Amino acid sequence: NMFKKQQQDVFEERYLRFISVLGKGNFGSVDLCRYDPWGDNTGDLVAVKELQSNKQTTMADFQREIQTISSLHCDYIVKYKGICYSAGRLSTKLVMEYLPYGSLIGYMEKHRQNVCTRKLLLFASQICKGMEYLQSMRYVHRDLAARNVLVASDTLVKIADFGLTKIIPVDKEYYRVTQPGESPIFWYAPESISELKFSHKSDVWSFGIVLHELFSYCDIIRNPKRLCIQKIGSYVQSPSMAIHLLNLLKDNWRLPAPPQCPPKVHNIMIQCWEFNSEDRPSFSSLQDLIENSLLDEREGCKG
Ligand SMILES: CCCn1cc(-c2nc(Nc3ccc(C(=O)NC)cc3)nc3[nH]ccc23)cn1
Repeated sequence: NMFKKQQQDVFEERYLRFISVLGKGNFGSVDLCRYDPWGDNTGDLVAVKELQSNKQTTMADFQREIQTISSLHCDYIVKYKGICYSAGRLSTKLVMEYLPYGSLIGYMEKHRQNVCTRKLLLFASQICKGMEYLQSMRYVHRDLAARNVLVASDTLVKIADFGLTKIIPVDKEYYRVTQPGESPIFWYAPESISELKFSHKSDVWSFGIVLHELFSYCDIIRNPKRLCIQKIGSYVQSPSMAIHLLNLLKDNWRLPAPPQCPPKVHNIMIQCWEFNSEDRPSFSSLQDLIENSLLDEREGCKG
């Protein structure tokens, strides 16, 4: 019943023991904690997200994020464990499963040597499956990027941040935001830059950028933001940066293929980056394109 479900979800703050900071963002911070009611260190390690005082996201946004993540049940999306009402219920904390291998970016830096093309495609197909599931729930992520993908094991990655996720209204194909906020424009589809329109097809554009990040091994010198700024010119300041980027995309400039990237994989990125949203593949057809590229990769993986 409803009460029982809620009961499992509530973590008591007094048993939540802070260990370290796992990540920070414009939302607040994610901490590693041990939930240890017995006080003997036998409790579980959990990842706890809390709103920071400098918060750019409001409490309402955070509540919506909690609502979102608690409604998602997918192997390729980080699991919701519950909530913790903080002192005097001033702020709620979101408790999630702890993914020991950390961010995809950190993982690539550390394990680049034994991550072969097949493994990159395995990670890509898992992110694609997570996005396919999200779409089936009528959610638009709006912030799909390697920085928001975490590594659960050497063979499993999960989508890990739903701070900007919105539900598409039933009578519409897209979600229009009011204020741009901290926009990661280098991951944005053209219609998101120019009209703040977000849809499953704008998530597909971002997926193409994530594919580029994967096949660049999340290398900071090949980071989408850096490559775009190199092209535009670092003297350009932020508001007109968006206009410059939009014009580049209109002139059919796209991120260059990463070094040693298989042509078939670069071709998938190019399809994700079709200017007109309806010309982009769906996540289900992306799944087939990725599987098809996997078949071409005979070379065995060490890992
Ligand atoms: C995505 C942006 C917000 N964010 C979420 C998390 C997060 N991290 C981790 N594990 C993690 C992280 C870092 C490291 C590390 O070694 N770092 C040097 C090791 C393990 N598990 C998580 N479960 C749910 C969220 C979450 C971190 N930042």
